[in-house]
Amino acid sequence: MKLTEDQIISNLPRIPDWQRLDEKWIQRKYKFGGFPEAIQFVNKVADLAEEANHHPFISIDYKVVTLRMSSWNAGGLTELDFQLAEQFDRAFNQR
Ligand SMILES: C[C@H](O)[C@H](O)[C@H]1CNC2=NC(N)=NC(=O)C2=N1
Repeated sequence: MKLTEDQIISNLPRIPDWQRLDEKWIQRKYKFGGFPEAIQFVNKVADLAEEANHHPFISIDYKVVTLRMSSWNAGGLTELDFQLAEQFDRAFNQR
């Protein structure tokens, strides 16, 4: 279910390194020491996304991986977007 604006604002502190792009999108850039590390992270993201059946837009620019989340089914941000963002951050921190 799509979150209200108030719900979005109160959930943003869960993912302090993510940026609110607009009404429907949150984004984070992850920087790595090299391309192989970036790809390893993308593979982990892919596993988590597939497990949850919730998939980020992924862009890979050499050592920088950008993830963008939204729930197009719901037409905006949902709890699942925040849950996945937290899981991606955890995977990044546990490398
Ligand atoms: C049919 C399938 O369940 C949907 O397309 C899922 C797949 N992954 C998804 N991922 C994201 N981020 N948002 C969605 O709305 C979404 N919908």
